[in-house]
Amino acid sequence: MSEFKQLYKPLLDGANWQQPDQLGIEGTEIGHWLLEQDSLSRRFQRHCEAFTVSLIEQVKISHAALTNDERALIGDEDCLLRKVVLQGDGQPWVFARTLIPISTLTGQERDLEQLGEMPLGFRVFTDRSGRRDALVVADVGTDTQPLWARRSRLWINEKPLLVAELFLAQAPIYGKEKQC
Ligand SMILES: C=C(O[C@@H]1C=C(C(=O)O)C=C[C@H]1O)C(=O)O
Repeated sequence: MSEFKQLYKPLLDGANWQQPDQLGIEGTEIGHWLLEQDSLSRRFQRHCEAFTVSLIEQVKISHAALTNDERALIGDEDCLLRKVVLQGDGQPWVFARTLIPISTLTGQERDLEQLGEMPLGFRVFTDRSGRRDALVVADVGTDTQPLWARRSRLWINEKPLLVAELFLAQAPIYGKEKQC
């Protein structure tokens, strides 16, 4: 799994995030996936027999490592950095990198540190307070391989976290399967 980190982290780090309406994806199949406001994990679950999360890395990082953009969205704070690969029937579908400010890991949300291979989306979107905003998307594809990424802020009990997701080549968003 460490190859995912090496291969895909640079794509997320270098992504040119844009407002969805700047990319003309609204109303397209890709847009239908990238603009999903509810849990992506739940949606993926409907597209496979076995939906799994592999935890690649979870470490605390200093606020000094955040970009200005990230600071503006979740505050200038030390964070828990969680990296996972979401898989459908054993195929890698999404590489995700989540920043959880330490002040979000308080009260009931202390358990976010112990999620392990439980999908973050299940935890956030089963809470009545769970919601998503600040969604931006990036086209990180090449001439031969379309690849899309998105970044959004999640809120739980009015506490933020920031999720960046890279949709890998085998993800159902690229139209190899019927949508639902
Ligand atoms: C944010 C969601 O959770 C998914 C699960 C993640 C995890 O377990 O770390 C990370 C990103 C998401 O793609 C979601 O389901 O919408």
